[in-house]
Amino acid sequence: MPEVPAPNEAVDDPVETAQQVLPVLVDMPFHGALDSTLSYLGPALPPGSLVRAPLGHREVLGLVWDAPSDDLVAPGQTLRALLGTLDPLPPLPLAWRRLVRFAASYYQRSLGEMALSVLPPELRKLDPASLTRRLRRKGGLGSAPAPTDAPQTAARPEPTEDQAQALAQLAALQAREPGGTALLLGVTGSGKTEVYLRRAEEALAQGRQVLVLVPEINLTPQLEARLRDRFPGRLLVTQHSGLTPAQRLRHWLAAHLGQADLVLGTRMAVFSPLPRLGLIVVDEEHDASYKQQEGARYSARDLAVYRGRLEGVPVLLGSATPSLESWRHAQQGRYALVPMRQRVGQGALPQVRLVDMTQQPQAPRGQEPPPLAAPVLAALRERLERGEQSLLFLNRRGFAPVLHCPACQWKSDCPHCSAWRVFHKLDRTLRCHHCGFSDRVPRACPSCGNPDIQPVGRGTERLEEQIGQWLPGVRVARIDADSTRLKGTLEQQLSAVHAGEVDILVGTQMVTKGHDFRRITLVVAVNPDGALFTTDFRGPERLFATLMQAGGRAGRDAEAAARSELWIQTWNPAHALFQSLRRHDYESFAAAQLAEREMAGLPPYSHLALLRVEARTPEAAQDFLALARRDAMAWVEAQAAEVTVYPPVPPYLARVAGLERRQMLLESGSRPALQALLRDWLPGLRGLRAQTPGVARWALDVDPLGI
Ligand SMILES: Nc1ncnc2c1ncn2[C@@H]1O[C@H](COP(=O)(O)OP(=O)(O)OP(=O)(O)O)[C@@H](O)[C@H]1O
Ligand SMILES: [Zn+2]
Repeated sequence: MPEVPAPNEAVDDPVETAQQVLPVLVDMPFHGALDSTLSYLGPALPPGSLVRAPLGHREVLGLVWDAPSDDLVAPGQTLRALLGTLDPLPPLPLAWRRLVRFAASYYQRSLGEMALSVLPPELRKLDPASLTRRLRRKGGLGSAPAPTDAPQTAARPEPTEDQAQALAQLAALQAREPGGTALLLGVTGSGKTEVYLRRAEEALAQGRQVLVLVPEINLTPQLEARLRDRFPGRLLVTQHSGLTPAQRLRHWLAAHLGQADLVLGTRMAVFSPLPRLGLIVVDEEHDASYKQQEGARYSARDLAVYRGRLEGVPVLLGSATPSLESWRHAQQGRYALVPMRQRVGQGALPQVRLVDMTQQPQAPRGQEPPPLAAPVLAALRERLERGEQSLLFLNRRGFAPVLHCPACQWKSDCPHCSAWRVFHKLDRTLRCHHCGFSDRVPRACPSCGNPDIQPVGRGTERLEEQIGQWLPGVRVARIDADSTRLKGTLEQQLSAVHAGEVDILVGTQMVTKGHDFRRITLVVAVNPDGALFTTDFRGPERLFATLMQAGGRAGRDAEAAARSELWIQTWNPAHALFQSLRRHDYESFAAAQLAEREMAGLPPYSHLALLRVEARTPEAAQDFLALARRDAMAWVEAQAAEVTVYPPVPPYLARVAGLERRQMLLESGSRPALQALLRDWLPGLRGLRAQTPGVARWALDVDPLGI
């Protein structure tokens, strides 16, 4: 275990050292040209050093940057002196700075914003003295368990044939191309985690650090437990938004100082400085959570691949349903494809059964059809009799998505958004899931006074209630963003499921991810059709991944695998997506999707950037984008570049929280051409905003996920 570097006593040294001009980054989003630094006077400090700098009347955290070639001081400019240096800390390494530089330029943010926004916020509060105290404090790593002296590895299972083959392939790849990326295509329950663990073990044995990225850490506490179990003598720290600022800083310091052996985190963790990095794992690489949706909109998966190449460290992307981007890279040989097609213990994948809802008996006039078709109910009863568990997947929380008055046609719309407010029966509220606006459910129709207003459609709350009515005595648990709002409740509910205290689990997408449920033999997708027909071209890709993942929760115990089933209630049973799903055939689905994308010139066959704007009026939003489009088209013409600048359109939700939204898509077959346009075009957009005062904010999203 490397020692904590001794605090640099020079901080307190009263002897003046020669002052130098230093280029320093501070957190200023739109400061002049995109990558300019500010110049300060200070002691000779290497790039990557953290400093305290005066900025206007404030004192801020700054980062000494690599000196640009041109002069740092304009003629006649007087420089301010730095206020202190955090030099008990080693400078952020070159590899980290190069990663940040790439991310800033690729995602079109200022260097200062990019660099400072990925550091733990708590660093901003530290002066050199308190930092030194923190580093000296024994056991200063808080919630992280102290590592023992002798690193050890707990008992581990013999690899299956698939795992052994995958491991051999990965070792060969690493020998051939140390910074290469491998795509581990493993069906659900094939034991991908075991492959991660074995690879991690190898890197740790060589004295290296391991970075493991997961989409959402709180949803899958199991992976953290498995890592801790397997490597009891190693220090594992986490990086995610659920940590307190102090914890996040402690964990970050442990990574940066080389004390932590394993860093497990969400997308932000891709920026952890790791002096001994030896392996990067990205679990469920297709998951949309890897894309940051505000500020610097980076893709942690894509940055992980870049970082691996940069640092000569292998990157392992794992999924049962890879993103089509990664899949195409694998097809082209840019990523090594490592398949695992068998479940552990030769367990079968669940049998997929399509329930044709058009063939179900009609509900009596004026009544809503029951949420579950008769054969599905029968399958549920069968599980109950056998003492097995079932999972009902419905991706809609609340009781009903809308309340409706049959007399005057009033609907529970949100006054601030172009959306309905959802009826939550438990706390009797109407809640907008977009802006949060919420109030009590009215006793009668607010428009005509009719006391008989009715819920339309069904969310998880209502499904839970109805299951209880149909199958009296059944033990139902519901897991969604509402039922798990309180800290610790998700863990409690999950352990109740694992302990067999629940017969039927009702849940949103939250329960489809990564859980290793052992007693579930039936999964029902209650109403998945909506996602077939969204305006977003990635809708089918997401639905396929979600259903495969949901189905993957069934039959994980090899003994029960043969009778495990995934039932899908659909009005479109002939849809090609369901036909591929029936055969668990990701590859045929991917091939069909890629053919469609290629025809339509969509990613991964083209590259996209989306300019989004929010304004107080539709006209202001439109005007801003019209001006932006004019400038972009002028550039395209002048450069004779192959970039298409589409006309502005309203997104699916055109109004949120009282602001009008519009967006404009730029598309090109050439990534460099699109990047060149963005680089030249963006600075002008700041000026355009001054011309359109109704604009509240705008943002550029490179490689957008939802359009
Ligand atoms: N070599 C092995 N021998 C015995 N059991 C194993 C082996 N490898 C994995 N398992 C067990 O098989 C189960 C499934 O493994 P794991 O959770 O890693 O699958 P996965 O591929 O990550 O699945 P998913 O994509 O559904 O999350 C786990 O309970 C794990 O402990
Ligand atoms: Zn709203």
